Amino acid sequence: MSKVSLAKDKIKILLLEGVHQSAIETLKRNGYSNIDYVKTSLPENELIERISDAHIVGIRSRTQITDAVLDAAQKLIAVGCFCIGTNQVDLSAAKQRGIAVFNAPFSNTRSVAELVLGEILLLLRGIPLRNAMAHRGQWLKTAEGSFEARGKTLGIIGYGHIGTQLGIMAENIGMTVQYYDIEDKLSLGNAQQIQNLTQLLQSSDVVSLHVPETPQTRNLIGTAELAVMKKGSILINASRGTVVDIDALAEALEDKSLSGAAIDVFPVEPKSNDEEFISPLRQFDNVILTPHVGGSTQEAQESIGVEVAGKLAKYSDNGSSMTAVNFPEVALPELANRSRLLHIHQNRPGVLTQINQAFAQHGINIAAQYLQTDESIGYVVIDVDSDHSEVALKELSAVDGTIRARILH
Ligand SMILES: NC(=O)C1=CN([C@@H]2O[C@H](COP(=O)(O)OP(=O)(O)OC[C@H]3O[C@@H](n4cnc5c(N)ncnc54)[C@H](O)[C@@H]3O)[C@@H](O)[C@H]2O)C=CC1
Ligand SMILES: O=C(O)CCC(=O)C(=O)O
Repeated sequence: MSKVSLAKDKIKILLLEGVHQSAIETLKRNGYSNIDYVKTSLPENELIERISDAHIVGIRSRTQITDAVLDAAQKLIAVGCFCIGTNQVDLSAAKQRGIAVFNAPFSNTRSVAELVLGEILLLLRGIPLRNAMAHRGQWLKTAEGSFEARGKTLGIIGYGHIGTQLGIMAENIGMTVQYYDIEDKLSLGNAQQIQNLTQLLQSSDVVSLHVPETPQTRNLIGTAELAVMKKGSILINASRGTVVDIDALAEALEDKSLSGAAIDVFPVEPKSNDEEFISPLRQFDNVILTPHVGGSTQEAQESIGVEVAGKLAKYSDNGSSMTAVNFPEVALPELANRSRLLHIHQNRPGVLTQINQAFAQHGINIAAQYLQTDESIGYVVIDVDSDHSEVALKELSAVDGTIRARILH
């Protein structure tokens, strides 16, 4: 990668998965015009080719930014995830290469909560089954297996941005809300935190999952958990496909211990809209299957486009890494009449001392210095007089443990 930032029109931005046009507009408004826009995700071999000259890449949840992809992305400075989840990016491999990763932590949360609320109402009434039958010319006019949401208990697993909004909306239609979270949380409305997952599963009419993908949430709901759920209850998963053991769920639907489910995310999802969706759940009329569209509304996508593109432009413009998910967060003022240098290094004792000593030896006056570290890397931003920038860069590049050093401007 270049050690001196390029003119903005030379900074190549690869945007994948049809991110909203608002991202392009935001980047252009900030002076970035060299944008390669692709409507789909790319298979690894093609991605490796396309990313090799990109400085910034924007993705959604399908694109896998693996160690191998990062190896090929020698010019890359930042990844923008135009979504909440960042599990599709090897975050620590990116960090070790000095690549900052950004996301949009809130913008689509309302959309997910609204979809789930709708699914709760439809599933409690048995509408998916009646709908499927009507499409086949069958008429199932009966109140059997059809219930109001009022008075039913919703168990939310993962009481974060989505879980809390869902809880509030569910209470507004008369549901009792309880939740399980590994953290102690502030309960909104009349929601009650339950300390034990089994207890929540045993006492909920509807269970909805809103946890991130982590090693701990893999198969969080499997055979044993499904077995303790209330007979005839409903399971909803709009979090990540790894959280539910789909074969175990298919068995629970087969033996009718659950009355229905709504699943938006799958262990393996088609890479494009042209690929067939394969799942053992396709056979069940009482299951709502959606193609990972929980956050796919115009409102959410437009606002995600503005938010993530804005963060990428800011990082590229002035080095601000605020809200990066894998990187020390440094908030920076605008810079006038000086040069700004960025230095990303292994977090080991003495790095800053080395930098300051080297600068002192060369009579480089540090106008401002900003440092943040995490357990493995440090990110220091240094403003110096412009006529010292080249020598400062040389000194920074020679510091032990340097991952990246460059002149921003
Ligand atoms: N279907 C879709 O299109 C979308 C799916 N998502 C997924 O939804 C997930 C949740 O989103 P937010 O509510 O915004 O995240 P959040 O980070 O605000 O909340 C997640 C909550 O889960 C809790 N948690 C973590 N591990 C847990 C565990 N093992 N057991 C119980 N609780 C646990 C956390 O403490 C936190 O309170 C995202 O990570 C993403 O994977 C997000 C947006 C759209
Ligand atoms: O919109 C997408 O591609 C994925 C949405 C999602 O799952 C997320 O925001 O984590």
